[in-house]
Amino acid sequence: MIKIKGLSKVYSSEEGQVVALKNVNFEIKSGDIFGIIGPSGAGKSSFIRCLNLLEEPTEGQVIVNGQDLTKLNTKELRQARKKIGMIFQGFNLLQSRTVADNVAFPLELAGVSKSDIKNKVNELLDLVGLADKANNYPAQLSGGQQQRVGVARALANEPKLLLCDEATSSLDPETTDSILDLLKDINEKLGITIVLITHEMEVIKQICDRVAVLEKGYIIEEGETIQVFTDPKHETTKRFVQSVINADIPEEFYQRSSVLESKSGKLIKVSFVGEVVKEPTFSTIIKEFDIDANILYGNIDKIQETSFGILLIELTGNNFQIKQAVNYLHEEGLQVEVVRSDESVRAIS
Ligand SMILES: Nc1ncnc2c1ncn2[C@@H]1O[C@H](COP(=O)(O)OP(=O)(O)OP(=O)(O)O)[C@@H](O)[C@H]1O
Repeated sequence: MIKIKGLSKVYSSEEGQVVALKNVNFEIKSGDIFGIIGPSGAGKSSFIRCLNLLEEPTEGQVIVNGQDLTKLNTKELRQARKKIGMIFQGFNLLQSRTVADNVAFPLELAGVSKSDIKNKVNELLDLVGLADKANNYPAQLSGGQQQRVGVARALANEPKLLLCDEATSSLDPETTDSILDLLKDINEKLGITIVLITHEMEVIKQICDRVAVLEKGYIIEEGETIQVFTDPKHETTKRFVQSVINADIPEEFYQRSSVLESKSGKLIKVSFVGEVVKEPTFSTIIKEFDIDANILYGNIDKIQETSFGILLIELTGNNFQIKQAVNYLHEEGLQVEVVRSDESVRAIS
């Protein structure tokens, strides 16, 4: 649905040139919720504003539904933008207009008849749960309610794509959750593709199907959210992931193992994604291979519907049988790593 090809953005200011985006390339599939995360100054705002040409790319193409937006004239671009909604961190509502009139605004600009506007506004306010606030003014609403008005207004022209510019950054965690639920709902019910930028990994964790990590204008990592969370490659990505999940085993748990010193037995790190750990897995290896399994540490988390986790397990008994048990765990789809004593020393030191 969206193809970004060789996108660069360079700002010219009095102090010289600032390169905000450098040769960014990727695709966003129709119906996805796609998140772009990055530290401050990474180029996130520049990127999302280039997607609807609020900011003109210095180089490259932005192809939305087969149409290269950079090649359109003013009139064509205005038409194309109708199918791209946007919501903002500061909500950007018209303070002198009521909630209903804010939502009606893009429809008035599009020349829709008064009766059609009324019906559409009612339908949208219902969708965002604000039917009872139609005649209130933005200043009379909470931040979360104002963002709901922003969402309703963004959906007025029935866009295929919704851009979210740090849409939850000024909201408290509970309100953030409710706005994220609303976005997920809209994505599922209306099939709208959502592209969001954020500096909070929790937002990505809660609703994004895919994520791209932006740093200093470059995409340094991109993939399915579950894959990036469970196997982050880049240091910056690892830091973001660690801010919301405990992907590593705390050092003190290695110290609890007695097998590393005695060499009778093995210490294993088991990681998994999805429902591969069925309850009998570990009782099976104990029974089948006549060994003991002692769980020293376990952490299981969820990204949307997919669970993933990590366990530190001490296996004791006959060494040949332990090897067989490790093979069995591999065959069951678990990732098993045998911890060597020097690794554990490294982890501890
Ligand atoms: N209009 C502008 N003129 C000059 N430089 C700009 C302009 N807009 C952004 N920049 C610069 O471009 C770089 C990327 O900025 P951008 O706002 O896109 O990053 P960001 O990831 O959204 O940051 P933040 O999370 O702090 O909003 C920064 O170095 C910024 O100072």
